Amino acid sequence: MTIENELIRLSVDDFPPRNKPLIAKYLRSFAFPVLSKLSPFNISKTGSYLEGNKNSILQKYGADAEKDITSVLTKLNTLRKEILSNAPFRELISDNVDVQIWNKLLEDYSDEDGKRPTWMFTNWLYCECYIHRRLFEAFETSIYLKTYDPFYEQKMKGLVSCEDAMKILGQFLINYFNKSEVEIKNLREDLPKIIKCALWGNRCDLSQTGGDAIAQTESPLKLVDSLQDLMLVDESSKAVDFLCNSLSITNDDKILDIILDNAGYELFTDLCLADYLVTYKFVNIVRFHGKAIPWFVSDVTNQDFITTIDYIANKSTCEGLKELGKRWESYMKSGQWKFECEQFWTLPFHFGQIKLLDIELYNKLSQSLLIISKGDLNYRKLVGDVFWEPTVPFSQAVGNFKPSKLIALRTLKSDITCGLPEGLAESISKNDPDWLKIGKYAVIHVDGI
Ligand SMILES: O=P(O)(O)OC[C@H]1O[C@](O)(CO)[C@@H](O)[C@@H]1O
Repeated sequence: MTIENELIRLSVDDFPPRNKPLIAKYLRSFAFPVLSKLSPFNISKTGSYLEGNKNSILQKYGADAEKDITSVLTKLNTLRKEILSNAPFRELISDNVDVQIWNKLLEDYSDEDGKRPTWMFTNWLYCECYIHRRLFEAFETSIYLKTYDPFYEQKMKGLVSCEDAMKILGQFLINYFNKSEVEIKNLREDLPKIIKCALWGNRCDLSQTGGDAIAQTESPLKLVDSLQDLMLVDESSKAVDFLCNSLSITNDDKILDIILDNAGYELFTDLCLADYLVTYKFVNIVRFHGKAIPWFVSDVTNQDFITTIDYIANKSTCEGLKELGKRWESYMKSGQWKFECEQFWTLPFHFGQIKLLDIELYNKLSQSLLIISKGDLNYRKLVGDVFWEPTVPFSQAVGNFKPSKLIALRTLKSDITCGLPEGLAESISKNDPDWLKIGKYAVIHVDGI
């Protein structure tokens, strides 16, 4: 029996039970193919990338780094095998500050006899986060490649490959920003478009393609109109009303927190939205929350954030984009924009646990006028990674994560849904069986607004 068949043998040919956190053992849940196919594929691709870049790595770090490359490849291979044979989880072994938390959690998940959990039968959110944490461990336990991000180059390639779309959105914004006066009715009309550009930016996610760039070539603004029918829930008008009302608040500490997702084109659209909101004084301060370690292939790290702004400001081929990038550089310099990467975002917990596990972060988010959560994984974490009945209201699914007003911008790439009108899930799935998994559909949900 091949090891992949071993996972099929252990699986249950059914959908996962409703209103419970996902587990990969259910063959008809998206978690099963992600565990058995996509994750091993992403791990192999990371190894191939490393092998393909051996010469440049040796040039940068010296000949001794070859041993590191070999040891990372062995660790990646081991991880892949562990997944495909449903081996028990092991403790993390690096000296990073988060290791204690991970190992304590593993202890909690183990049974009374100390028997460790396995991939097919454990909370899927934990499993998937553990995969990405182990990927990083392979690097951080080396000598020269401790901080090496094997996805960095692909993330930047993803950004550059979308330059045509970025030019259109960038030029639109620059023309806007250069007008001496903009009327509130124009803001009301255009803000939903900018929000939706950031929403659809979430389609460009390298974790689905093993790091291959997804080029975004169409006009993002036209795309927003043409994709409107694929929006299953669109509460953007509530978000816009709320933001327009905030214009009458004149204090200068109106904070927007954006819980970021992917680097590349998606980050560009997030920065555009933040610039729009700051320029017209909907908010004064923007805190971007990214990841402290490489995460789910394309999530934004500090390095991605800085090099993206630098690329737009200094290396892009269009004057409009450069002008935009210079504005972003000045926001960063003045402290009006901040990049933060709290540890919580790379732990395997859902957002309902922040209050209990990281009260400092919860209190920080409570200072916020508005929180924007981007993407599919953040959405899963928002709603507890629970396989809700699709009609369960979003605000109920979010549970006790209520530090402030919330907007979730998400294209659907996993089978977690909630807040859908009665019968919608059933009717789409009849004509479009993969509707939940390919980033084709989207939702904008709000909570507390
Ligand atoms: O980048 P996003 O939008 O968070 O999408 C990541 C999604 O991709 C997967 O990693 C694989 O499909 C999901 O598990 C995850 O929710």
